[in-house]
Amino acid sequence: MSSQTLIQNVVITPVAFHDMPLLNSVGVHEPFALRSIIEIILPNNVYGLGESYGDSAHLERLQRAASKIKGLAIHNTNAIYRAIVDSLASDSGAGGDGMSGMVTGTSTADKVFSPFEVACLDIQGKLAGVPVSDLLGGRVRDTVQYSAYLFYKWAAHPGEADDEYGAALDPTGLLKQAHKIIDEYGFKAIKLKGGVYPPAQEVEAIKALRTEFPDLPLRLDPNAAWTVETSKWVAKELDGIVEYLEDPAPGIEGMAAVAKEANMPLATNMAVVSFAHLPSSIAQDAVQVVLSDHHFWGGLRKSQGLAAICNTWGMRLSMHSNSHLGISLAAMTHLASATPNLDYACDTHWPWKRRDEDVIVQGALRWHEGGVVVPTAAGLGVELDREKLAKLHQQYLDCGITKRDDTTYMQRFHPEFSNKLPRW
Ligand SMILES: O=C([O-])C(=O)C[C@H](O)[C@@H](O)C(=O)[O-]
Ligand SMILES: [Mg+2]
Repeated sequence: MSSQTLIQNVVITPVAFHDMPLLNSVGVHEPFALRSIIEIILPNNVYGLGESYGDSAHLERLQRAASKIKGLAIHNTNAIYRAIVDSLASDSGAGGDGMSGMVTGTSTADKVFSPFEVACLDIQGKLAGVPVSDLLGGRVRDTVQYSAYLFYKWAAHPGEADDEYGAALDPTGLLKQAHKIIDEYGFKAIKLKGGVYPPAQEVEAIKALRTEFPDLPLRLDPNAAWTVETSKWVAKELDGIVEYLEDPAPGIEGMAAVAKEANMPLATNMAVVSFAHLPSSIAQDAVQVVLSDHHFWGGLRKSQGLAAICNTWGMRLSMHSNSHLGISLAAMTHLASATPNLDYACDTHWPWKRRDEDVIVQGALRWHEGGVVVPTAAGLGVELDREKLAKLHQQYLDCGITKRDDTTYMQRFHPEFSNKLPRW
């Protein structure tokens, strides 16, 4: 093994980028979203990139892991995983991870390992002169489709001028938002983030979207805001209208009870979020679509392991996202391009960030008719823009947010708000 492929240094930079006041079942997005940018550096200065959550507890774990993987070979991700598990030996897994309590029960080791694995694959691709999709088996599609991810939202963060999307608090506002996003990106599927208003209002919104966009597949995701009974009612109302219903009720048992009566597939990024959840979910046929997310399923290769399990057990695959930057979008795109059964349009929060706010050199990721063209340059195909990285790091230091907390931010303006779920 060449000493040139041993990890010499790891740099983790927390960054913050502007986010819009998007509503969900636990509150509202704060003015800034946090991320961590991971660089793994070899002795010859070749570097690989990863991106992950930016909450302080997660950052601390990333730093601890980073100190344990120096000197390991970038091709030996099994050894890197073991070192990371060791670094977490006395860690209870407590503290925020960047999902504001919406996604719980993920594997801490898989979350911490993920950006390091992506950075190793980026370097491996660079050294071999092939894109990451080739390391994952080769791309089966040249463009990865994403969905128009609609949110109920305020016109602006309190005290600020209206943002470019303005308010979406009813079907009219959502239709306007859908047109703007679809005109700009060409998306061919629509997801509505629900769990904000009483279910009948959200059903009405989906029906309005169906009338306005008769040919586009639709999805509704209330993030477990409904009881089993309410979920069954919604499932009847939206029978034949949505391609899947995402996390209507909490937990594997709740989803299983809804699935018994719902005619459409049920999807999840809440009930089944780690390998440990799969046996019981499969035994009960609780979910029919797993929303993979390499950030918490342990990286790109483990996500492909999940894909194989889904294939074996007759479940389909889609992809979940949180607010993210370009390194994550590149990784998501390579993964989906090389995973044949990840064939629903993937989720992305991309349209909600400012176009020019990123840490990568612009131009590497190209949107085309609702999808991202899979980069063919070596590695992930994206490079760091160090000036922008420094700017977003300064923004992190200045913004005063160290942990995503949609609930507390909502309560600042609506003290009566409770994040207790299910709500209806
Ligand atoms: O599909 C999902 O559940 C999500 O995308 C979770 C996210 O945290 C979303 O609800 C958000 O950003 O508000
Ligand atoms: Mg979801």
